[in-house]
Amino acid sequence: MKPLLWYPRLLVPSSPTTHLQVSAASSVCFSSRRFFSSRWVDRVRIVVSGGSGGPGLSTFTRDRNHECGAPDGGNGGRGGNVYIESRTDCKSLPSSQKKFRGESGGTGGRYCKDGANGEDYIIRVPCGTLVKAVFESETSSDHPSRGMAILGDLNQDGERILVASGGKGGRGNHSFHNSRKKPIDFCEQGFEGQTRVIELELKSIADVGLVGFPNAGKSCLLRAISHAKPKVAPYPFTTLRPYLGVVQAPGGDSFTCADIPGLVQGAFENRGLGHDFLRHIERTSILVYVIDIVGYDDLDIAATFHILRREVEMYNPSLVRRPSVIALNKMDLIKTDTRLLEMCENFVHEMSHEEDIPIFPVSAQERLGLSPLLSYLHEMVARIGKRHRWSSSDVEFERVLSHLVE
Ligand SMILES: Nc1nc2c(ncn2[C@@H]2O[C@H](COP(=O)(O)OP(=O)(O)OP(=O)(O)O)[C@@H](O)[C@H]2O)c(=O)[nH]1
Ligand SMILES: [Mg+2]
Repeated sequence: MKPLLWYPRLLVPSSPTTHLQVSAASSVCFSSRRFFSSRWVDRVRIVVSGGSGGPGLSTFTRDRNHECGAPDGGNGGRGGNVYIESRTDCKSLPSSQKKFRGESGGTGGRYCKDGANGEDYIIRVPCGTLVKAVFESETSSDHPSRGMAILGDLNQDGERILVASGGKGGRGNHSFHNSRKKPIDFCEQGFEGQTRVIELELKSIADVGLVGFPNAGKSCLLRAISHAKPKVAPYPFTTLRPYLGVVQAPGGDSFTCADIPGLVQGAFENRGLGHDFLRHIERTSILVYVIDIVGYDDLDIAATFHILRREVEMYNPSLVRRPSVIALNKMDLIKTDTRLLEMCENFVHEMSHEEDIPIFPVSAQERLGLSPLLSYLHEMVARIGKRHRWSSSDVEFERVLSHLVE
């Protein structure tokens, strides 16, 4: 990868923490690999049902002397439970299958043998998944409203919670036998398993989120730094849902980066798909403001950045206090339009007086200037620690807190 020498005048870190921008960074080699499949989802509702209990059996012992002896029908087996288990090797919530059911218990057997228990069903989810039960509230029978209860927060590899119990097996006629009564020719059917609607939510969608107006080159940047393949096209709103990629650093470290759909002005008022897009930004630890150096919609670089920040701030003021960087994208265009370089320099100069936010000049298309950006992000991710994952409840708390402070 070429170093940044092709636009030397722009190597201006605005933060004291950005010292590693150019020096060591160009020697750092990042590789990446395909990570999430194209059907990646961050929130999903599923229906889980425990397996039905197996039916009991009604039979009688037979021998030479008795055609119909004592009752010996066994009980049915228990239905399988449904569990949700977090696994580090699982990268995505279930997206295609919506119903999960434990296996039904087996029928009771002769000679008082119980039927086999049904197999449990284990739904594997990534670590950092919040599991909620959706239920109908009973406040008004005419208009039942839906509520949610958190069942668990799965963070460790192998952690498991029971979300639907299997039904009990029916009793065979042996269980009803009583020496004082005459033999009973009766047995129970198995009981139905528990059925629930469950919502699974990935608490943090990524370590780093790419934020920007449409066409800024976010998807192009994600393609350049990972093996994720979001569509890149010269028209706005190419990306309509988040894409994730993994950027891998030497030493086995890696961090996840999300390409988020482009924001529109007024997104904080829920214009366009505003809140839906901003919701994704909320759950990343570091924000990268991707700015097209040509500007957006007749706005210059500074105005583009300030409007973008305002959108984010108006939605949730605490977001602008999160670690952020600016990626000035499409720097290759300065080769044909030198006026752009001047504009970038003015912006960097202006920002050095205003805000303490590092600025990285890059060209996602030509893959230039990416190492310093990635080095910096890697260091930030390591510093923040992967332990802090933003969940909806964290975000809500932060939002309330920021409104109280103001
Ligand atoms: N010259 C140049 N063009 C770029 C660069 N990065 C992206 N582009 C072009 O800009 C256009 C938009 O790129 P995308 O990556 O789709 O932009 P986006 O920000 O993901 O857009 P939305 O998904 O609509 O939000 C495409 O035609 C890209 O080829 C760059 O570094 N230099
Ligand atoms: Mg895109």
